[in-house]
Amino acid sequence: MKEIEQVSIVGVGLIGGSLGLVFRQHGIRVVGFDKDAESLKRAAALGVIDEGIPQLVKAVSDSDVIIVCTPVRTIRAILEQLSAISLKPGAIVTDTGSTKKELADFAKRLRWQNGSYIGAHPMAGSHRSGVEAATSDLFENAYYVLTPSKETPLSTVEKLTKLLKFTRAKIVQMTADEHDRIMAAISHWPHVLAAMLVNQVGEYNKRNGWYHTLAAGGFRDFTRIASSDPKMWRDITLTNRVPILTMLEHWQRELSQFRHMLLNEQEEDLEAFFLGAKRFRDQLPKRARGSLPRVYECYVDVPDHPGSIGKVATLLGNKGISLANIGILENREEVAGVLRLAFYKEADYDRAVSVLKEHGYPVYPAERENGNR
Ligand SMILES: NC(=O)C1=CN([C@@H]2O[C@H](COP(=O)(O)OP(=O)(O)OC[C@H]3O[C@@H](n4cnc5c(N)ncnc54)[C@H](O)[C@@H]3O)[C@@H](O)[C@H]2O)C=CC1
Ligand SMILES: O=C(O)C(=O)Cc1ccc(O)cc1
Repeated sequence: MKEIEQVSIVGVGLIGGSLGLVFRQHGIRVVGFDKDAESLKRAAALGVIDEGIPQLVKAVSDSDVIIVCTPVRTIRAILEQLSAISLKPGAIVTDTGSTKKELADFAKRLRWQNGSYIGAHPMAGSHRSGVEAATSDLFENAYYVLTPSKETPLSTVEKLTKLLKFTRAKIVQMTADEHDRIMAAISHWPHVLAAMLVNQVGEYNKRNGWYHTLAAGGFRDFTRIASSDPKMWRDITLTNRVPILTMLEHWQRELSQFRHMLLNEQEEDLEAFFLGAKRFRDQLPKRARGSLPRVYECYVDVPDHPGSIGKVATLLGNKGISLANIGILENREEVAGVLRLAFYKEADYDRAVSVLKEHGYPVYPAERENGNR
């Protein structure tokens, strides 16, 4: 008999759905629960779960591992409910929440009937949400952080690690405290900054529409994450307040230093400031996968008339080539129309390029760090 025969996913959205796909591919039965009946139906229809059960108790009581994948502040309430249920002996309860310390403290105070809790966070995702965005390779090569407490039995960590290895993520461990401090710096604060900048430009745009029209390149790269789910980010910031406030204070110091350099036209200091940032940025590990999903991108010139995008999408769809994204590139005035196509799989990218070329479309690879070779 297999050690893990059944997994329950509570909250079958982007992350829960992606985990469901992975486990099903490895012959593990996946039961889903979601407060939204429609999401549960769609998850079953998409083959993300084997069965959707609309009662929490029934959905979890026969499972070896229960993974709570709802928004962070909802995880608390669900852990509380799970702690009162007579789970399968030895069952492991884990979650995918982006913040860990508050949950760890909360879970410690609960009186678990049976089963043990261990916090975890897959460091992969996207600004998209919902089960339709789920993919089985979302976690490949990303970090999956486990935050066991001192009381977590080693056997629990080992059993969960064994299961999560199916995601092909790199499983690492740290304390919930350390996790939240690091996430504040590399994930939560950047989301706040992106949202602030977009809101600032949005205000200017109310008086002058050129801001919107010309916003491309660096602005789009820097602010992509501002398109993430607002409720999710409300919960993340509220559950990691102290480390985020620390970031804010440090940032205020950075801002006043920069202000000083600029006001005083300190050429050399300004250059050193940008050089320091460039050096650190250039040394970041090139992500095969990470918190940004890997995409293979290319540009396609298309005639500038209605229906051009549809034609390209249909052409690829008819060949069974899956697109991750398709969009019009603005501010490329030298060409009639340019589409940016993104693919999650290299094989889809390669096939798309040759199909499009066969049909006479000029195609250019996008030289992007986040994917293309
Ligand atoms: N989106 C991302 O890139 C990442 C998200 N996370 C974390 O994973 C969790 C899930 O995020 P996503 O999958 O992106 O969200 P999502 O919005 O795609 O899915 C959440 C699902 O939970 C369901 N849900 C909400 N409240 C519920 C409740 N009380 N009971 C049962 N189901 C409920 C929703 O109906 C939805 O189907 C969050 O805690 C998030 O912080 C972690 C890593 C990456
Ligand atoms: O889209 C992105 O770049 C993200 O930042 C995705 C993400 C969101 C939340 C997490 O806890 C981890 C990763």
